[in-house]
Amino acid sequence: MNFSSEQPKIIVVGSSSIDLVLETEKLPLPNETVLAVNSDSYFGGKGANQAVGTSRLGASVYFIGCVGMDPLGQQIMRNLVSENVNVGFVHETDQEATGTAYVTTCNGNAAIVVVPAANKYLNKSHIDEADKYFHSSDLVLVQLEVSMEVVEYAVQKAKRYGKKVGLYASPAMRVRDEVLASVDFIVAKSSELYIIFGEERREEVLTKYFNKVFVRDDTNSTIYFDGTEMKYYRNDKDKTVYKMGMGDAFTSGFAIALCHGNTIEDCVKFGNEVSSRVSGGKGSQTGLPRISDFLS
Ligand SMILES: OC[C@H]1O[C@H](O)[C@H](O)[C@@H]1O
Repeated sequence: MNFSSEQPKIIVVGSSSIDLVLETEKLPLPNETVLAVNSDSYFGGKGANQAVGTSRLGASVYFIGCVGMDPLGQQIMRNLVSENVNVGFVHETDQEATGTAYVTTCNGNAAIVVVPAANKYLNKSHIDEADKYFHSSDLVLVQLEVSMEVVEYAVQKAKRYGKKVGLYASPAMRVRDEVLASVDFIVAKSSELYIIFGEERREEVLTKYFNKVFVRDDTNSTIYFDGTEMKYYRNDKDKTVYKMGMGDAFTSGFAIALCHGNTIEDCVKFGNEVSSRVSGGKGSQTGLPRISDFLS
């Protein structure tokens, strides 16, 4: 993994939320009541997680998102500022409260329910306001917790300016083929390929989108097709099991490595390295590493 002397310029378009994380000894089944052994709140939302992830890894980051006019929205703003993320394009709406997510975790597994709320109010004009920053950015990151219309509009704008685009296709939903074709890399979960691509067979998806679709599973491993063979990457020493926020962390690491001109293989390795540090039960952003952790 090489770090060039240029600071990557990244725009993240997406959600922000406050995550209420409940730790339990078993995940509740339908109609079942269980007791939490711990509960706490953390900063989250896939967009904000990736903004913080890439900022900690040394990028200059603009986050385009929407929060409510409430104390949670203010907390999110302050957190982003403290993480050196530019919040000039974080909008406030009086239509809805700030987004929240309700997370039940047990032995590394997590069940997440997201309440988009204010995140739904991000619109195309918000993307247009940041036009000149799209023009000067290196890479744009999107996920699927804001409206698909906004995601598609941001992708179109970035591609019009010849920028790289990364899509973390979560929460899983069908993405139009034109969008899949125009982004540069897509991070997806193995179990969700059918929903996103309309194709169930992992090999079909990976072969069609070689060097472009990176399939993640719950053991922090990544699979992709390099045009010749299937590549499976997992650090042998890494005993990581699923932790909340891993996908955002992988996407952040991959994006940073790509901006620094690394090979796809090195982008995958760096993404895995970054995602293995996420703390999960302590929130999606807590364990995200800093660039200083990698420069010795
Ligand atoms: O990807 C992890 C995130 O998903 C949900 O959006 C939660 O906010 C959590 O932080």
